[in-house]
Amino acid sequence: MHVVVNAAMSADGKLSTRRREQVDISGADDFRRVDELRASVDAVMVGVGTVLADDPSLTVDDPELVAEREARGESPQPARVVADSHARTPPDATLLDDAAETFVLCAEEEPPGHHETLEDVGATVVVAGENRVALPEAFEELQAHGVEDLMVEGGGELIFSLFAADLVDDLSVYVAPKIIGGREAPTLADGDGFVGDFPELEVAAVERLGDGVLLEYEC
Ligand SMILES: NC(=O)c1ccc[n+]([C@@H]2O[C@H](COP(=O)([O-])OP(=O)(O)OC[C@H]3O[C@@H](n4cnc5c(N)ncnc54)[C@H](O)[C@@H]3O)[C@@H](O)[C@H]2O)c1
Ligand SMILES: Nc1nc(=O)c(N)c(NC[C@H](O)[C@H](O)[C@H](O)COP(=O)(O)O)[nH]1
Repeated sequence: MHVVVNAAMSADGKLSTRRREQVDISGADDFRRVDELRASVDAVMVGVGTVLADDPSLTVDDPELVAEREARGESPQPARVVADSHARTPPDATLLDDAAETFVLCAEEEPPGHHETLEDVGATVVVAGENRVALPEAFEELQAHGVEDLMVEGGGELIFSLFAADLVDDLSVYVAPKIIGGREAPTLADGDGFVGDFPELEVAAVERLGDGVLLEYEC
């Protein structure tokens, strides 16, 4: 499976405010790039922290991009994936609607009945790991469901875990010309953090995009 992490961050590395409110960091040009990237993959993934904060749809907006997917014999929309150890995704979450297939990655330990609740609203529950989703195992299951190209949008907890598991192939980051600040604000990679043996990236491209800069890395 090919995994690309895509995010937008402020010049000081924040993915949103200390209140975890959704804030437009991308400009119009980068939102367009994100829509095109979503249209090019088999599935788009976030952590449940993003679901609870933003209630994202994770769908392709541009009808022409949707039509191009169908012309290629693909589903109109990429699938959606949520890393959600304890099945906290609200049953009425937007990304559980019927716009696209949705996989919810859960751990074995979860409140009884939550898997069924999610399955009742059409989600495919993938169980991997005991207390936290075992990403390598969960990704193998996603591959078995036909996911070969996966885009991960965040947030910082999930992105760190992917690097810690050496599961990231490419990273693209749009850097906006603004400062958000806040010692508690989410950053591109949160979690426990590395204290050595840091993942080394190779700069693949640097380009001006709108008012900001797009950085692309091979991992
Ligand atoms: N600017 C951007 O590009 C962007 C993109 C996505 C999210 N965000 C922002 O990030 C914030 C949410 O990020 P976050 O870090 O709080 O949450 P997150 O979206 O990274 O979700 C983390 C949660 O996912 C679950 N999880 C299950 N298995 C996991 C695993 N193996 N590794 C890690 N997590 C696992 C855990 O419950 C964990 O708390 C929101 O404010 C959102 O707006 C910004
Ligand atoms: N690329 C990007 N730029 C941003 O400025 C921003 N705030 C996000 N945040 C990513 C997160 O996944 C959002 O919640 C969805 O991008 C919401 O958008 P949709 O409803 O999915 O279209 N992502």
